[in-house]
Amino acid sequence: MDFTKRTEPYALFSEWLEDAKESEPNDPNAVAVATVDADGLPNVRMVLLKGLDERGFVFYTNFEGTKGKEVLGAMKAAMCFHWKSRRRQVRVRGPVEIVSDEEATAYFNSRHPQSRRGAWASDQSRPLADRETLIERVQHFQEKYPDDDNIPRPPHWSGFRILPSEIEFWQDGDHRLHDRVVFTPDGQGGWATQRLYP
Ligand SMILES: Cc1cc2nc3c(=O)[nH]c(=O)nc-3n(C[C@H](O)[C@H](O)[C@H](O)COP(=O)(O)O)c2cc1C
Ligand code: PXP
Repeated sequence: MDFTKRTEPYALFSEWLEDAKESEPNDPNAVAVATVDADGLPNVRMVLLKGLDERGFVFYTNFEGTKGKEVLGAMKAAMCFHWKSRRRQVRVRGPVEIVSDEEATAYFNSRHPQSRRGAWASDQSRPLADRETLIERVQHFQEKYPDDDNIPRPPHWSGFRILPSEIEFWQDGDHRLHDRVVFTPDGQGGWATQRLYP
């Protein structure tokens, strides 16, 4: 079916993500996340989408790093997926909420033990003298939390959920005559859609 005729964005997004899993060499869930700093200067970096339901789009990070502080400062963010193999783009923007402690802990516990220790070891986005310092810090948390099944989630490590005020789907067309459709909440629990010029 022509995606520009769809009336609900999450099923469409899930289908496009499944398509991407078949053709992207790695990280089909990779997505650029844009934030602004206190001066309104934009910032952008990749994360991995780790949660998706009808509330929104979830990623996990250190809340004391640059992106964590910028999201917490504005409580707004935007995302851009680009699946080159499919010639597709999806953009998401909106206010942000912090996932529940239960949700964050459940996701944290699903990560590799060394990634869990790494979350303790990394003062994300802050200056690091040399790689040895990082390795020593990982070793420190290896000794502190030797049991793979008992590594607590750091209090500064959690997830953000973008609650979309807009979700835009883009599919490449011949000679730059692309198809674009943007979904916005209709205020009654459903979605309004609008086709846009490419
Ligand atoms: C494909 C890819 C996925 C990434 N996923 C995450 C992620 O889910 N969470 C995260 O904190 N950093 C992730 N990173 C690292 C970030 O891009 C970034 O370097 C780091 O979070 C620090 O960003 P900040 O200084 O803006 O906070 C990823 C990097 C790449 C290239
Ligand atoms: N945190 C950091 C620092 C990452 O680099 C990544 C992925 O590159 C992630 C979190 C998300 O992936 P995972 O939770 O699978 O490690």
